[in-house]
Amino acid sequence: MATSTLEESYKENPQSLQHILPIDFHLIQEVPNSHLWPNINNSPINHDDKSPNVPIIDLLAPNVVELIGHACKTWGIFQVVNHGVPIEFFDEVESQARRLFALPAEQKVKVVRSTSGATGYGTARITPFFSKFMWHEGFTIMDSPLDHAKELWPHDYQEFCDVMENYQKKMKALSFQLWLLILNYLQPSQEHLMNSFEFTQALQLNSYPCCPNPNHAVGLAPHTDSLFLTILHQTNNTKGLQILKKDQGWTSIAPISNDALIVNVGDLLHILSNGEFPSVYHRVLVDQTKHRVSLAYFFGPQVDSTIVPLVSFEKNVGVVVPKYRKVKVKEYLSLKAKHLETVFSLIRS
Ligand SMILES: C=C1C[C@]23C[C@@]1(O)CC[C@H]2[C@@]12CCC[C@@](C)(C(=O)O1)[C@H]2[C@@H]3C(=O)O
Ligand SMILES: O=C(O)CCC(=O)C(=O)O
Ligand SMILES: [Fe+2]
Repeated sequence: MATSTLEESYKENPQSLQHILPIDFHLIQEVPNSHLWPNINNSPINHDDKSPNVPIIDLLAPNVVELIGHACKTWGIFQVVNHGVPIEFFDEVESQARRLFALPAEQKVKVVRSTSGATGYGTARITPFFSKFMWHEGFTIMDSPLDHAKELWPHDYQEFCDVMENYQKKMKALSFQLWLLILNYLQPSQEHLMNSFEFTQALQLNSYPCCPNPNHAVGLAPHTDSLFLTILHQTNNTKGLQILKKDQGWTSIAPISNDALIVNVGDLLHILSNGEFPSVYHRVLVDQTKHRVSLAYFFGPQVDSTIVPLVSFEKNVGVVVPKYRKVKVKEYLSLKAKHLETVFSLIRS
């Protein structure tokens, strides 16, 4: 039986073009009303705030399984060092991403995500759920960006494709390594799980142009990521990412170095771990003078897979009941496309 793809699963929930097409940020001197957020919840933004103690994990540490398990449980997000991806890779992807976002709006529109599509240029998929637009433009790649790159640079598309494909390969290998460590923590005795999924991936290039009024604009509105894991690179040491931390409110996650990567738990890992690893609620703020670019790599199960909470035995607790019913990945994505914030309540068991 042929398996479906993320692309096919998005077709069932088309979006309107008005929610996909970003404005032309190059031309803007003042934030228009459509992008003006009255209340950002901690304005004025304090850019000098200290980063919280998000765990920093050395992937070569002997107790890496425990470290990752603990970080996923308590934070849902951590930074990794010694991940083996050379810093040049990030620089190359960043420079190709900046090359794309620097194109005039008339060019970028040529590769705009279609109303029923998954890849290409456009706003974040969560845009229709908010009454204001975000100070953001993105470009989503799933495997090869060849068709879009040819449209943008008919005589000079190869380098963009090579860099993006290579980066996805590196991130896939790293994600798989993290995935095995996570499974090892969750269910050390069930080795069959190691081979029980096929995977899907997406690379999202995010651009947050300089914003004339950063205290009343939002780069990415609060959300959780949907798949198992996201690996994020914040280029050029520019912060902007915040997580919502119980008792501390919105807290910035500053890059610790240009080759550190941020890993965060997504909804499908939340469900698989029966809520033991909560998916982290996060958002992005913007800056008046820095054009921030980030690279987000999403790793998850193939859309025909079924996710069942792993509850046979939970560490230190004993037998526990599943908090969520089993759900097919495509059903979950479809529910989230319609309900966003309330989706977990719809799959409670
Ligand atoms: C696989 C994916 C995750 C994502 C939707 C996408 O198809 C590609 C873009 C991703 C992104 C990036 C910005 C935030 C987010 C919620 C969105 O609207 O698009 C995530 C999606 C997600 O994790 O659900
Ligand atoms: O740009 C960032 O720091 C975060 C991006 C993000 O949350 C996403 O792409 O889902
Ligand atoms: Fe995200």
